[in-house]
Amino acid sequence: MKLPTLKTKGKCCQISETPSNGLEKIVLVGNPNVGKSVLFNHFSNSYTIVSNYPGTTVEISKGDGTIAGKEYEIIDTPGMYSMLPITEEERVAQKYVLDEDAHVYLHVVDAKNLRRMLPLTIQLIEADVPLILVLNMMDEAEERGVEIDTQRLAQRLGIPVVSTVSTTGRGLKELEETIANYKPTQKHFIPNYGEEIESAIEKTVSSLNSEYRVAKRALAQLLLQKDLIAFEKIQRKEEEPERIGLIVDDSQAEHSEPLNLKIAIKRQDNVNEIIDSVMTQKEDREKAAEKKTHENENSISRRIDKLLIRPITGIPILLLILYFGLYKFVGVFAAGTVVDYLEGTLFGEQINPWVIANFNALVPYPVIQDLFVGEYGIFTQAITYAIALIMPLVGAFFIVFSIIEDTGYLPRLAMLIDRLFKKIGLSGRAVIPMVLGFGCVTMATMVTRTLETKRERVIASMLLALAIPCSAQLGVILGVLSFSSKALFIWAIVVFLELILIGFLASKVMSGEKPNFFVEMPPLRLPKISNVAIKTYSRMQWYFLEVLPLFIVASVVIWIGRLIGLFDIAVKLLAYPSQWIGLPAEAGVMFLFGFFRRDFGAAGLFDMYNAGMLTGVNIVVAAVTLTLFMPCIAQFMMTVKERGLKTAFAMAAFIFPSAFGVGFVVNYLLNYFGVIL
Ligand SMILES: Nc1nc2c(ncn2[C@@H]2O[C@H](COP(=O)(O)OP(=O)(O)OP(=O)(O)O)[C@@H](O)[C@H]2O)c(=O)[nH]1
Ligand SMILES: [Mg+2]
Repeated sequence: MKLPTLKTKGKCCQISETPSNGLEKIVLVGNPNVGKSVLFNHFSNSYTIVSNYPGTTVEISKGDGTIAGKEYEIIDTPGMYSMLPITEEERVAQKYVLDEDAHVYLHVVDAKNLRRMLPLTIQLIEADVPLILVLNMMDEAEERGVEIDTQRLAQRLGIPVVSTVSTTGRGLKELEETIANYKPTQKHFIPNYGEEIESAIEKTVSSLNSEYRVAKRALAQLLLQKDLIAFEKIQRKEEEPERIGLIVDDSQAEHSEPLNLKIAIKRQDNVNEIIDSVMTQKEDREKAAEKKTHENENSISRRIDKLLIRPITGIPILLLILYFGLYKFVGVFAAGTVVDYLEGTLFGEQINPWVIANFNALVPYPVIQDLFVGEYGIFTQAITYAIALIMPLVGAFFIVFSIIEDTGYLPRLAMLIDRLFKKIGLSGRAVIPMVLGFGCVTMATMVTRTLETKRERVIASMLLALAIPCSAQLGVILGVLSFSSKALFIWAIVVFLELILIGFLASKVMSGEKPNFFVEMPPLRLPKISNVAIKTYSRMQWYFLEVLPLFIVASVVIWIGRLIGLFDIAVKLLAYPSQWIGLPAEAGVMFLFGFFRRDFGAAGLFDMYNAGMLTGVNIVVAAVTLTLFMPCIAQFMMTVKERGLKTAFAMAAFIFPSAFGVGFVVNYLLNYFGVIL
């Protein structure tokens, strides 16, 4: 067998090397969207985002927490479907199981889908990690008439089992006690994979000479399924990977089906047998009536699902959500009413004049005055933009976004646009990172690791950098363009067409596997106000901490640039492409801001628009050009981290000229057809 080589260019699979604080660890693992992060937030002093779609968590989160009087380090991992990972974030979780020493692992499962979740429990048991099974979402299981004999299940598996409803706190006391009193037991369930596979496992186990943290039986299964990390592990221990490779090849040769499929089927047989002995569906009359009500509910939610997924109804619904959620709430209400008041009245007429007057009186040096309260000053520009302009827009956007996330709409949207996405080299799976991009493109670039193929990851990162405006920028642009629905429409169509065109070309140019698409449909849930509030708050805080320093740095850089004359040169140089796309020379400043962050540039656009320096056509052209810029320095760094330096620079080299190119074409066409906005 040709030994697989592990490419670790992206930092996906590295566990952060933060020195451990010496506390015993509790690690949450399990399928995506089962409530791991809700439990993490309950147990630890940190917060991580909770949403109703699979793949919310893509990185390890850590926090400390006290359980039954003892302090532990609590660790949340990204969801994984099996110990044999497919996507990068699953790999992050797999590494954590293979490498960490923990007091206990909590395998969190969705109780209503136990049959699908238990195979991972069995794999964890076989890996011999200290384990507690948490049957979460018991409320939804009960609603569906599912009854689970937890005691019997615990007996069968040989590990503690606790049932919980993590969102209401039910069962969490018992879970805490179980964690505190946890002692590893010897008598675990051992699945039977049938003679042939068992003998292959045995042969592989006996050829492993070193000691490993996980049981050799589990490692052998990963090797038989040609898992890269497992091979890397044995290579590090100086085993004889070639010999093991031969055993794997021999075992595979004896089977007509791939070994991983065979193993998965056999494991499921074991699970089915256990489930049949511990799970019942309520059947008496009262319960039958209950079930009927539930079926009705089910058929209603199925009908809603169909409405959301079929293009003929799904697209109008999507447009309605965009119209009310984005245009009306973020564009008209937040960017219009709220920003007008904050920037125009509160900061413009009251706070800033007061600060400027007092600062100038206190510090009589024009150079220093310029740095803090001048035209591009730290207070008058950086802080004013961040608080009065960007914050209300980001806040409004995150409220809408958190509500959409919590309902479970995103996986439905993924189904709706899967077909369109296939044309641009992506699958419906990429909908989630692309939609997240409207929140923050930097964060979304990281989420592209949930995509299965490298080709898809590169195309998605590219399109994110190119054509998806983040919340702040979208807010400002919606605010500027809401003067005319025609202008907004032209902007949206141009950006959308550019996205489709570049995606289409990239998918033709880049070779690679075509992605498969399946998505798990979580039930539609009513968003919880508390969750929406805390999510919006934590995202705004995160955002604010990221943009404010950058805006301040930009003010300082511009100040230095003005002192040494570089600023004027840059503005003069940028005046050329600005004029080239029909804008006044002053617009060069806005593009200069745009290099720091697109939203900083968009804020500059907002100011020019308010000052009446631009025509309707100018505004559309400027908005299109800015949208097609690289989003911000943070996003660029993230692309370097996830996709590598070369890819990131190649993207930037393409994006900046193409942004001005498209601006040129739009300006030309609008003038040619004599469009007046
Ligand atoms: N009804 C009900 N909903 C729950 C329960 N636990 C979690 N949820 C909801 O399930 C969804 C997923 O929760 P998360 O904590 O984000 O799930 P996760 O396992 O961290 O998911 P990933 O990060 O995608 O792997 C959210 O909408 C939660 O509010 C529960 O016990 N009952
Ligand atoms: Mg999570």
